Amino acid sequence: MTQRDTLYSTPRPAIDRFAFDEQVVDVFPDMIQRSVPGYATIIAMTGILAGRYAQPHSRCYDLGCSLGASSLSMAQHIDVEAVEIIGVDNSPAMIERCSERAKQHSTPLTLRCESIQDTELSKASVVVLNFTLQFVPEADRAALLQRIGKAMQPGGILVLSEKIRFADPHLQELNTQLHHEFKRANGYSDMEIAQKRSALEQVLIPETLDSHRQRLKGAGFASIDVWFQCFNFASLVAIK
Ligand SMILES: Nc1ncnc2c1ncn2[C@@H]1O[C@H](C[S@+](CC[C@H]([NH3+])C(=O)[O-])CC(=O)[O-])[C@@H](O)[C@H]1O
Ligand SMILES: O=C(O)C(=O)Cc1ccccc1
Repeated sequence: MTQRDTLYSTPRPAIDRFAFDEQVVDVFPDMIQRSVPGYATIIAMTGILAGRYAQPHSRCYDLGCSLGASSLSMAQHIDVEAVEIIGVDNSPAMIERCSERAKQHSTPLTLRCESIQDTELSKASVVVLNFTLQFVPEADRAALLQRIGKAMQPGGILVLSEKIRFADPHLQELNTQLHHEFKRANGYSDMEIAQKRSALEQVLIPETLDSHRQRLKGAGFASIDVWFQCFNFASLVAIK
């Protein structure tokens, strides 16, 4: 059963840094659906892309898998032989709940409770980073992307979905406001939006689409496209 997200609905004297703990796990599907424009589309299309690009006898990685939404979507669409789907997350609460969900769906997933910065990567035909790179320290992002690029087989793809920022201050302000209006339309109050925003301030660090493109090029990806964008949320595909 998924519960409604009311975590930030009452005033708090002080706002702790946002963490993926037990409390968040209980409301996560509702929270992400009501907070990220296009989330359901991105998850569904991740499955479709994986179905097209997964190679026989290869691995598909879901880095920062949370409750396994992208892994389950990939599993639904992949029909080549001997593909291992590997979900990685460093939140024990997320991995535990993800494992229960995989069992409910009778979907074989390999789950690892560890940092995506250390996890072993090899023989990859599909790598998914859906709203996870934004939580990795900025200084460590290039090294992770390099490792992903090296682990990827020719013709493999990376799906990278992120909250983004805009170099143009006017567009930054406009898209931030539009995102807040999206959250209001989904039932969050101004106080909930403000308290969550301050919890995320030092934790979720968005970058511009140009920074993402440059880093992907540097990591050896030949073709790069923004296939989805709504306000300050975007998803890219990068093909090796
Ligand atoms: N260094 C790290 N190593 C491993 N996991 C990490 C790390 N940093 C953060 N995480 C994990 O990355 C996930 C990010 S949520 C992904 C949603 C999912 N992809 C979805 O499409 O449903 C996105 C969001 O909440 O905005 C959390 O589960 C963290 O524990
Ligand atoms: O809620 C927000 O404002 C976001 O930027 C997205 C989000 C969704 C779920 C957990 C953390 C951040």
